[in-house]
Amino acid sequence: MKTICPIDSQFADVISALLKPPSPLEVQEYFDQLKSTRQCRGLKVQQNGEYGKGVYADLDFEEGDLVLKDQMLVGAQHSLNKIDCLVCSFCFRFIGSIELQIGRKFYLQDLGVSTNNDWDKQTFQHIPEDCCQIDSSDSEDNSMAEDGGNMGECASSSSKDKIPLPKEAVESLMNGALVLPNSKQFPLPAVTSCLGGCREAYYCSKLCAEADWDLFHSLLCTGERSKSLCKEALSKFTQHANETNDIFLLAAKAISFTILKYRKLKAIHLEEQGKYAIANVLDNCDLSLLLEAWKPVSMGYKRRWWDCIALPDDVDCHDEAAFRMQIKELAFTSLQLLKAAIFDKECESLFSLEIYGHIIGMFELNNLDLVVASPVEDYFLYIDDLPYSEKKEAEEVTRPVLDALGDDYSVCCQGTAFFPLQSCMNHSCHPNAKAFKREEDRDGQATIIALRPICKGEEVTISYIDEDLPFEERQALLADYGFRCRCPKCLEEGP
Ligand SMILES: C[S@@+](CC[C@H](N)C(=O)[O-])C[C@H]1O[C@@H](n2cnc3c(N)ncnc32)[C@H](O)[C@@H]1O
Repeated sequence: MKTICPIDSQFADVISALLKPPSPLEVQEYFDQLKSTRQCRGLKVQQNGEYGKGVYADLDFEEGDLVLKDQMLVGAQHSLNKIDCLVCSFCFRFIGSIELQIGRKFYLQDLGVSTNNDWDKQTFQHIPEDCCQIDSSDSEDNSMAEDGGNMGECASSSSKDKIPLPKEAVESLMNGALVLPNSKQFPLPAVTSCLGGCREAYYCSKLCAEADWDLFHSLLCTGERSKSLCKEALSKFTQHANETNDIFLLAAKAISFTILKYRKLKAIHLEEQGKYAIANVLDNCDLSLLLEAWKPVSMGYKRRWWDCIALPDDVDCHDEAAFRMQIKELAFTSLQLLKAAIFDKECESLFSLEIYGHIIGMFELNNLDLVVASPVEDYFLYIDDLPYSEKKEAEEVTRPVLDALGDDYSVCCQGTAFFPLQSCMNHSCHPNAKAFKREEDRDGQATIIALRPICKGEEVTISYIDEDLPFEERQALLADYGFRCRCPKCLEEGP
């Protein structure tokens, strides 16, 4: 495949240093340190001869035990899901109030966002600030599937026979004038605005707003305090990602994270060296600092996106080369838009197509579905369960709202995320653990639970697919991850 990105050849040495697989010792040290920051007892990450890294039990687990709660390195809510759920842009907790969640969704639907797929940030900038109850004060697909748990079902009309709420009712829900019965039993954190002044990212607390700003958002914000080179270019990049593949948004976060970390490390380094060194090192990339900043990404298993993506059913195998070239060109277009928005001379190698392709490939091969259950669903289930007379009284107010929502009352927060420790877990069609959100897991962290007793020393495996599917279908789905499964179940069922 021909080269289309000049940075690939200009920075070939730096790129190969960035993409060099970490040594077993580096892996061990990195994950030992990471484990100390997670709810994770008795696990170790080890190089597994056949499949790269794997996660092993370091003590015995019982069925149902929590094996791991992993924080994401990067994650994003799916674009269209942003209409349904207002969540913290950093930890993905639902925010605002039950009324705001519902009112905002109707408001955006009225603007035609979901009906004509006409998604863009402008739509969100039209939300009147006083309708949003914004508290800016100091107050507090190819992804592996995550089970959301069984949230039950609530009687509601189907999407087809939704009865729209009057405009005034929508406004009252948004500005707090209409308080739904018993909604106070489902309190949500107040909405905190973005530190950069954009009206696209919202948070559950100042802590999350600051963490997001420091790690990613200061470069990717379109507000007046953004550190991006060109906000217009940033908007174009986001629009392109929303229209093509929102995994590009995650790749932008990974690059932004590395640049910001590099700048911090460089500032510390310069301070340590003393002022006289500044003239010599300014604008020169310090490779050891770049490698340090890149380390969290370097640890993920990765291949180039256009090489590892499985050939879709509707593409003839004779057209495979053309298909892969198309994917590569799509990534290049996205990368050029990102480069115009957040380019950094010292980190130029990060804007090579080779690096961009590997970051996207890493997400394709490792990401887990991001799922957070909706408090709006909980609220309507609660009303449904009230004693008859209380329920009847409450439903005089809630029934029109539920009728307007239709089946949409239960939409949960959905997205995709890369979890450093969970992503080291290999697949089995007879897994001993699974990603499963319990009642108390109300944010974007990944929760891994033991499906059966796991003995010390045993590998912890999850299933990347529905393991109850027939053998051939399982293998076809696993082709997306670049391997044929040879677990005991597949060896028994295979030809
Ligand atoms: C999510 S990562 C798992 C961790 C990975 N082994 C590593 O080194 O980081 C997924 C990749 O691991 C490998 N893998 C996972 N389970 C496997 C299995 N049962 N058989 C063969 N390869 C597997 C495949 O290369 C797959 O694309």
